[in-house]
Amino acid sequence: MKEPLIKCDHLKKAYHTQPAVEDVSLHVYEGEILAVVGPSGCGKTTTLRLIAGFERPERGEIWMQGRLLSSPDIFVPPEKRRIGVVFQDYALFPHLTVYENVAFGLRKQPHPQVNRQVNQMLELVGLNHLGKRMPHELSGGERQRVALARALAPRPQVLLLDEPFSSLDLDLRLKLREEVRTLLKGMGLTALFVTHDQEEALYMGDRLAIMNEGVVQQLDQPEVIFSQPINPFVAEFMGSANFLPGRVVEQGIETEIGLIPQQVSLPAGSEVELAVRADDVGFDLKGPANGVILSRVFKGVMNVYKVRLHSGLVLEAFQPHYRLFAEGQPVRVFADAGHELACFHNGAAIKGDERHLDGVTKD
Ligand SMILES: Nc1ncnc2c1ncn2[C@@H]1O[C@H](COP(=O)(O)OP(=O)(O)OP(=O)(O)O)[C@@H](O)[C@H]1O
Repeated sequence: MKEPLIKCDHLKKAYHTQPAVEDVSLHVYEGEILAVVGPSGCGKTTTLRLIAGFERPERGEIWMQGRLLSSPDIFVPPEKRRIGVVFQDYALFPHLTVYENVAFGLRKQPHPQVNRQVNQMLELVGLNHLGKRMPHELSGGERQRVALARALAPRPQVLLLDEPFSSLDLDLRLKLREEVRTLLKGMGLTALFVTHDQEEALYMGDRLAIMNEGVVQQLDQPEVIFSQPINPFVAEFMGSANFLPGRVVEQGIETEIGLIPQQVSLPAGSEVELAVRADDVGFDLKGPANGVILSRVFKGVMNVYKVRLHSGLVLEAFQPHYRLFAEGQPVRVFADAGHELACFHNGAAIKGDERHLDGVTKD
């Protein structure tokens, strides 16, 4: 089993008795990008600050390549960690040129080496022609590229990026994240990338750590998190618009939109909730209606409908751009997933590997 390059065990950090990080455990393998994602205030930045060494944990440990960096008793200072940071508000030194900013962390090295290294970094981020400019003479995207070059110049083993593109407009953000991912992968650098945007996390992360209220809720590959969320929070955060109540029966799960033939390791009669995304829900005019069209939003390639079931539950459903239904139209709503739906019982997932066909739970 491969050893992680970075390992955080049960980190806790409070500000003025208010916990920002409650219990964070995560690990990152060499060459991997771990995207840390969660809603505002869930403790993402604090986690990165603990790893960088800008904060000390009250509990827990941070290990890097088998070396203890942080614990309540041991503390390796940030400059001895070989960890680079690009924070959203990690301003460049305004009185230094682009070149001097990038050279800042290399002051202890001989001049020719610094020169070579800075030029190499500026070239890497495509800014070698702007070395003499001052930060205020740069665009937002160029400034973030300089911040990246500055963080990379001392050749860190790990790079921490905290919402590095959030102050940029959408076009530039998409362009820069592609550039940065390609660059990190090209260098084989290990990175933690913080964002509150699920889509950005799916794009950047080899694996994702989903955080809420100071705790890592789930850490896994994007596809696994998307299809097998561990709890309703993760399901909702990753885009499940609706939760559909159901009851376990012999043939599957009985719901208001019909029998969903998927079996779970729970006794018949157990109450469950199914996470249904808009692409899991279909409707037509072919059978007895169990719902009515509430609204339609045209999104170009598709229509996003809201349909209200007789119980009052509202589900979202995609339809192709050419399928137009009027508001108030009664429709037959059904599950149209083509895969097993994430299923929860008492707030916890009934996992795929616990699912079974014969009433016996797998070991
Ligand atoms: N220096 C500080 N002093 C006091 N409270 C703080 C400090 N830094 C963060 N907090 C609080 O700790 C909690 C976690 O903050 P943190 O910045 O780690 O969250 P986040 O997930 O990065 O949020 P965002 O996505 O909004 O940046 C928040 O409630 C925040 O208000």
